[in-house]
Amino acid sequence: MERLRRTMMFVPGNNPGMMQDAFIYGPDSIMLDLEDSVTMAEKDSARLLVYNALKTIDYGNTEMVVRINPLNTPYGKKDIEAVVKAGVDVIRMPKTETAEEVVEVEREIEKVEKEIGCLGRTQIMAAIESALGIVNAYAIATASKRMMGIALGAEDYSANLKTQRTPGGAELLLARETIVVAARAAGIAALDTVYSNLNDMDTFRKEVELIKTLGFDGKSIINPRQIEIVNEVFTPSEKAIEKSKVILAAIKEAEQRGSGVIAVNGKMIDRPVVLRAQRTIDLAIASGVLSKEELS
Ligand SMILES: CC(=O)SCCNC(=O)CCNC(=O)[C@H](O)C(C)(C)COP(=O)(O)OP(=O)(O)OC[C@H]1O[C@@H](n2cnc3c(N)ncnc32)[C@H](O)[C@@H]1OP(=O)(O)O
Ligand SMILES: O=C([O-])CC(=O)C(=O)O
Ligand SMILES: [Mg+2]
Repeated sequence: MERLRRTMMFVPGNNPGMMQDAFIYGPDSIMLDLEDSVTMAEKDSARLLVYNALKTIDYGNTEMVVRINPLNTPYGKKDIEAVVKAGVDVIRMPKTETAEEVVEVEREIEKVEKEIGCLGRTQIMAAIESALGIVNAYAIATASKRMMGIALGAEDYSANLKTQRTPGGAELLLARETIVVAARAAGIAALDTVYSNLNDMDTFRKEVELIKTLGFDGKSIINPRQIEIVNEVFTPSEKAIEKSKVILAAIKEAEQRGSGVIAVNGKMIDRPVVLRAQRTIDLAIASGVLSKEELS
């Protein structure tokens, strides 16, 4: 079953206290950051802190991601070497604009993996944060077999677009839809960007509802207080689960009778409806609100 990625929580790589406690809040993925939350002066010490955190803190089954600095900075290569050696699950590339950048990162990862004997272990995800990146989204999404997802970085993206973020997010619509379509075409995950106003949880919830409707798997977040809202929006309701169960049971019975199309309560049930029902059930099981036993 697909891994749940409703919440991918940024944790500044220069903050040992937050790195120690991040796991307690229960995000689906933890993203230790070496890029924009760390000043130039702290890049080397943060890299060492992140290395030690990955090596020594028990993060259980939480997916561990590190956002590295780009390879065209003095830090990128060193970041890759340190985090691959520490056994990170996923390297998140910031400000990705071309497929070639992904290939370069893959090459660096491979060098380190060969050296320590774990070829193929590290996955890559790319954050797209510019107009050029959006234009190249599908090429980026398919640039490496290690690619597990693409994400929007809307703070940098809206600056690059010469606009600013608004509560309704009209300025991000094309980028969001492009990312979801590219990710789905490539068969990988789509993650939405951060929302940074922690005093406006209502707008945050509306944004989460919007990105769920657009098809995203989840959202990058900056604070543990955002987790519950994302989980509430992404976890299927009891009503949706019951409806999906009825649909799956009805289609199973119809198939046994040799028919592919049936009606439940007067509504046609065909393959897309069944696929959506199955996705609801998978999400419910992954979210822990439904057990496999309850299905049989
Ligand atoms: C555009 C970009 O690139 S965004 C990505 C880079 N930015 C980041 O990584 C920022 C991550 N977030 C943060 O640093 C913080 O959430 C801030 C600075 C925004 C707000 O911090 P606070 O004012 O302390 O938030 P708040 O009062 O809600 O914190 C509650 C608790 O959660 C902890 N916490 C807050 N954010 C995080 C986090 N991202 N990870 C882990 N723990 C966190 C706090 O340390 C605090 O713990 P305590 O109760 O033990 O003291
Ligand atoms: O990737 C993110 O959501 C955060 C980020 O860097 C941006 O918005 O520029
Ligand atoms: Mg950014």
